Amino acid sequence: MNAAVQATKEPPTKVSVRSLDFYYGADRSLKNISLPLRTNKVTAFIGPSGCGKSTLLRVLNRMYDLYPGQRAEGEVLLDGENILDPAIDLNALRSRVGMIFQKPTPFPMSIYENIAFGIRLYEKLSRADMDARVEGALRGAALWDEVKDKLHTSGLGLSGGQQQRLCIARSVAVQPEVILFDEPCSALDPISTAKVEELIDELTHRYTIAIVTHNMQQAVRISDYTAFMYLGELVEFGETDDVFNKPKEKRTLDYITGRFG
Ligand SMILES: Nc1ncnc2c1ncn2[C@@H]1O[C@H](COP(=O)(O)OP(=O)(O)OP(=O)(O)O)[C@@H](O)[C@H]1O
Repeated sequence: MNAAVQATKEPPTKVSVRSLDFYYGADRSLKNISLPLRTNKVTAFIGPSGCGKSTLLRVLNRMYDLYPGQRAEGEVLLDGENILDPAIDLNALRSRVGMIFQKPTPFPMSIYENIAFGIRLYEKLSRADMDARVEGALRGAALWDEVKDKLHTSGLGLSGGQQQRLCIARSVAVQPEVILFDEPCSALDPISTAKVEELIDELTHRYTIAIVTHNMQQAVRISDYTAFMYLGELVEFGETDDVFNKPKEKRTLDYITGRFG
């Protein structure tokens, strides 16, 4: 299809997963997955436990590389460049593709340092520039007003929901292009969940987002596109409204209506 015609139909693609297989040792946990992550859109990965959602997310910033015996085959193109290429600079990749985990994981250091630490890995900033960047990241994560008077106290002293927003601030601070969320609200109460969801909605103006969630309502509320996975395969991918209101596959219908999973 002519690129100009395509552009009028769909937003551009930031990440293109092509024929991806993933192995834990000899076990193939992802089978021939192909899907796009559209630029500045939220894509939700849903499916029953063990279907490969987290595995797929962990491929998108080569997180699996930290573990021996795990390997991916196929292509994952970030702005057209294959990030599965062994020659790729992993530090640079992870500064472009940030990740937020299920449990908040602040470092055992001050709120300020939680953010400054990551920035220092990539850039040398003056004190004033660092202060501004830390403030900007905390504002970007809707946390500034709650912590501005205690920046030098421990990040571990914050509530679970605040800690999760601190982790989001830490990710945003290094100015990524893509942010991956692995069930970011599963350890949070409903009010903190609502704040994180609002934040994801805000972040989508600037970042391309992928989120793993078990919560169907959450997928409907916050995502533009949904990928339904089952037993390591991608069963259905499309606009979230379509996947939830008129799924093409019976397995998708059964899952979203609670008949299995
Ligand atoms: N470290 C590992 N070593 C071996 N197999 C693994 C490992 N992590 C995951 N798997 C297997 O890979 C498959 C996909 O797991 P994954 O965690 O990606 O699923 P998921 O859809 O995210 O599940 P959940 O919703 O329960 O988090 C499962 O069969 C799982 O047992």
